[in-house]
This record gives sequence, C-alpha cells and structure tokens, in this order.
Amino acid sequence: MATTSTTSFRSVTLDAPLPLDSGRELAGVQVAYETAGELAADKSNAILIFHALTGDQFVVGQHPVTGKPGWWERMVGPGKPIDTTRYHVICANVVGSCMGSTGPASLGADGKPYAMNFPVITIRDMVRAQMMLLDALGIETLHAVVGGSMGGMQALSCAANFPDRASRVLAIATTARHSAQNIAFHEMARQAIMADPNWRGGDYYDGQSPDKGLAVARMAAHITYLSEEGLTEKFGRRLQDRDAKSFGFDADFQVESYLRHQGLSFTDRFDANSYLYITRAMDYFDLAEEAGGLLADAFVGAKETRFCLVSFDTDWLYTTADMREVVHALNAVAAPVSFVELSAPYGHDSFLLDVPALDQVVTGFIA
Ligand SMILES: CC(=O)SCCNC(=O)CCNC(=O)[C@H](O)C(C)(C)COP(=O)(O)OP(=O)(O)OC[C@H]1O[C@@H](n2cnc3c(N)ncnc32)[C@H](O)[C@@H]1OP(=O)(O)O
Ligand SMILES: N[C@@H](CCO)C(=O)O
Repeated sequence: MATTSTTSFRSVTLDAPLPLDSGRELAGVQVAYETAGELAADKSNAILIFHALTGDQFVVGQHPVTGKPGWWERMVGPGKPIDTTRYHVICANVVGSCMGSTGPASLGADGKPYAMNFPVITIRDMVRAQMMLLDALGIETLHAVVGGSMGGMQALSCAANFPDRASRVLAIATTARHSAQNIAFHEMARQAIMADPNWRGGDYYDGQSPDKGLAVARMAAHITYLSEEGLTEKFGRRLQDRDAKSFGFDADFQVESYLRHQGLSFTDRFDANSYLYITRAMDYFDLAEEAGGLLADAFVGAKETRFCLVSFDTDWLYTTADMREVVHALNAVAAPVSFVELSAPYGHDSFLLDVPALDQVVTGFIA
C-alpha cells in the first residue's frame, strides 16, 4: 500500500490541534469512523469499539478496500452480543493508521506525506483523538467502551484518563503495559521494514513500497497471534501442494505457505510507516508508568466504572497473568470488576474467532 487509498472515508476533522504525549501537537487531524445502529434521542446508548493494531473502523459490513466482511461481524450486529438494534456502535480508525485517519501517509502542511516527520504517538493520543471525535458527535457519556488487544489498551487508557466518558469498560486479550518480549517482537518487525531497500527512510510514497519488509513483519507478528496447538491442528507438518520435500527453499510446508499468504495479503491493506508508528505506540504503553509507578493509581478516577476483563488460556502474547495485574489494580481502588479466563484453542486472536463463551460474556456485560 504505497499511498493512502483513493476510497473516501467518512471522517471528521478535529476543530482543535491534537495535543500529543510527546509534547508536540498535530493540527487538522482527521478521524475516520463508522457507526452502526441508531443513536437514542438522549444519546445514552453509544458504544465505542477500539480496534487492534491492524484493524480499522470497518467492524461490520463489507470492507471498502479488501472486500471482506468487517472484522467483528460475529460480535456486532442485530441480535449479536453487541446488538445494533439496541446500541449505537462507533468505531474510529486510530490516529497513525492508514484507513482515513491522519497518519504518516497523510499530507502535511507542505503538501507532502508526513512519512517519518509524523510525530510519535501513544495509545493515550489515540484515545484523546477519539474523545475529540465524540465531542464533535455531541456524545458525552458512552454506555461502554470495548476493545481487544490494542483495542483493550485503549479501553484501559480511556478508563484511566477519561473516566467520566464510559460507564463500562470491556477489555479483552490485552495488557496494561508492553513487556520486554512484546517490545522485542515489535522491534524485529520494524527492523524488517527498515531493512527493505524500498523503505528509503520512510520516503517511499512516490515509488515502490517496502512490501517485502512489511510482509516479513506481519509473518512474525502473525505467529504471536496464534497458538502452538492451533498451528499444529491446522497444519501439522503437512506439505503444501506436493508429495515430497523439495530439498530447496520453496514453501514446502503448509504453514510456510500460509504465513507467506498472511504476509503478502497484509501489504494490500496496510502502510509500512503506520506499522512502525502503531507498534511504537504499543511499546510505549505502560499505564503504571503514566500514573507515577503504581498501576492502581491509574484507576483512582474510575471507581464508578464497571470493568469486565477477559483473557484466553492459549494467549501467550498478553497472558492471563498480565490481565490479573489489571484486576488486582482495580481491586485496590475498589472498582467493580469481573474477570474471566476463557479456554480457546486459537491463541491471542481468539477474540476475533468463534468462541461462544466470549459471546456470552460480552452479551451479559453489555446488557
Ligand atoms: C480488532 C481488530 O481490528 S482485528 C483486525 C485484524 N485483522 C486481521 O488480523 C485479519 C488477518 N488475520 C486473520 O485472518 C487471522 O488469521 C484471523 C485469526 C483473524 C482469521 O482466522 P481464520 O478465520 O482462522 O483464518 P486463517 O488464519 O485460517 O486464514 C485464512 C486465510 O489463510 C489462507 N490460507 C489458509 N491455508 C493456507 C495455505 N496452506 N497456504 C496459503 N494460504 C492459506 C486462506 O486462503 C485465507 O486467505 P484469505 O484470508 O486471503 O481468504
Ligand atoms: N490480529 C489482530 C490483533 C493483533 O493484536 C491485528 O492484526 O490487529
């Protein structure tokens, strides 16, 4: 994806510059968003869904770039756990991304893509932009904020920094800070992008984009989204379209072919510089650090908020132990919190897949 898509996205332009944690500010920020379901007259039924690293605002309906169904069709819609006959669902593309919100591929004041002149952003900056979107939409208090993975980080950040904006917080398969291992995987991915000769210091928008580097970055990341059990069940050591090993470096194994496909198809929908900036935001995420060292202090303003936290037993990226730390912090400030570890074979990406127990938890909590 060398340039921003020509598809026009529904968006608002923020009427004030976006203040950033780095101390910089970003003027003229566009926030692209989608909605589903009617907003009640008293505006009390809005749910803000935060998307994950490579997600976007297209939670439901056909995606305008990939042509695929929305990423949370199984969870959101009429009669679904987040029932759009009852709730008005909003999802915005995070600042720094590439599906219509301002990011490194957007044009700066000089009429050129920001590229690496784009400021480093944080999870809190992403949330701040979405709170400004809510202001523009005239929505003060949300029925709930919901998110998985990086979406869960935004949900926790929202509770910590904007506790009056949401009555309920549902955070799934997430963490309150990136671990050394999490940062290590992201750094490997970033180096793969930067090592691609087409990256050219980020100034590739007028030519070939660093698709090879981005594909390798996605391949490595994708492994962390799955479980060993899931990979073994899906592919085992089975060979791809052949009866014998090639004694070469073709994709002999199905799992190799699968990963190559995941890597390549990703480059059709994502901008490499956005990948650098968003992974950086995730690496910088540390709610305890933001609060001066104690995680519980991050949530002192959120005692009236109801929390539901969900982890998956096969998620080795953001583990049940990570989630328990958040639960303990919420307990310490006496915030009402329920927590469940669900059993699912798919690893971290379980929140996107068919896990009926998750549907039940979401249904119960949202209602
Ligand atoms: C919160 C958010 O915003 S999340 C949004 C992020 N979106 C994504 O991450 C989407 C990309 N990720 C995926 O598709 C993830 O694999 C999942 C976990 C979400 C989907 O899982 P599943 O439905 O189990 O799909 P699976 O992992 O098997 O992948 C299917 C794809 O692999 C391809 N594939 C499967 N086996 C092979 C193989 N042996 N060789 C080549 N390709 C293969 C399929 O053809 C299919 O391709 P397509 O997606 O282009 O149609
Ligand atoms: N697979 C999802 C979740 C990653 O945390 C994504 O690519 O955004």
